[in-house]
Amino acid sequence: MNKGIFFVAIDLNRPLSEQGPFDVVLHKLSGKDWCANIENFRQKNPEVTVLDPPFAIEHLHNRQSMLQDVADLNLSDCHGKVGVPRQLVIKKDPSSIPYEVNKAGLKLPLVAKPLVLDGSAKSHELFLAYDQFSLAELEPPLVLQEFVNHGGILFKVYIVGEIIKVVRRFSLPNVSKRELEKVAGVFRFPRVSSSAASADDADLEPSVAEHPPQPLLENLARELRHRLGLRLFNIDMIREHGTRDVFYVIDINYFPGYGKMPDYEHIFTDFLLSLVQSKHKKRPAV
Ligand SMILES: Nc1ncnc2c1ncn2[C@@H]1O[C@H](COP(=O)(O)OP(=O)(O)OP(=O)(O)O)[C@@H](O)[C@H]1O
Ligand SMILES: [Mg+2]
Repeated sequence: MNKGIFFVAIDLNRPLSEQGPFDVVLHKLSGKDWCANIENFRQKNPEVTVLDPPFAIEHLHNRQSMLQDVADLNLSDCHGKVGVPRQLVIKKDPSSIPYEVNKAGLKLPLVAKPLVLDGSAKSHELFLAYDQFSLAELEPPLVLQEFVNHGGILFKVYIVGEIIKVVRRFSLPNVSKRELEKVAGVFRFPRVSSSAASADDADLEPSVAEHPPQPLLENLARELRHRLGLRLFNIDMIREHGTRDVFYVIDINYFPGYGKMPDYEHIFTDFLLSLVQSKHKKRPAV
């Protein structure tokens, strides 16, 4: 590889259509051993910059470890609170679910998500459960997460190095107490966030539409960049309905579909240029 060409450690488990222009370089490195392949490549080509280490990307392929760093943060300052919904991991034995849910005191409804994200459509099959007994029909390993009413709007927070961009997307509507009393069962729901049109221009209630406060996002992004050891990712965040400043992170994705991030061409160019500059600065003068 020529000097000065960067390669970006992209997430090879996501469809190429959702990735950026760099996949050309890494497309050959696929399959189960992608982590080892990149490590190998890095050792043989020490001049190549690996933006994000494969082991840090792997951390996001498990829905439990993915949110652990946010849970540990306990971010609550004057700009609002950020946490993760209460959740429970079920590794095996689905018949134990009703008991485990009661024991953990989780409130219904619950979102059931496959624990491991392996790039398959199945690992994105999500269910909404109105009672804990129906959950015994599902196949562990699973994460059971409290559903947080959020007015049907989700904030996608894109991170590219130091840059943060937020867009609104439509999400699942609130579940009312009445609905919860009347309905039982477990229902599969479609992949709302990836298919949903942007909600940036929709006519929304201001209390739902208002973006999370910038200082809060800056704090969160700085901490996560540091703790996850990643520079290219996105955070899916919701605001608890009826509050102004209580937020939950429900998902973190590596190298998301940046095509939907406004101004991505400039942001990426600036990001790559800043890497070139910092690499040159670090070189000893001759
Ligand atoms: N705890 C929750 N409370 C409320 N809504 C939720 C919760 N978890 C997930 N959702 C809804 O389900 C959608 C998908 O959830 P999540 O992002 O965790 O799964 P995913 O498999 O990564 O899906 P995608 O690839 O579409 O992002 C969210 O965008 C949101 O609309
Ligand atoms: Mg998601």
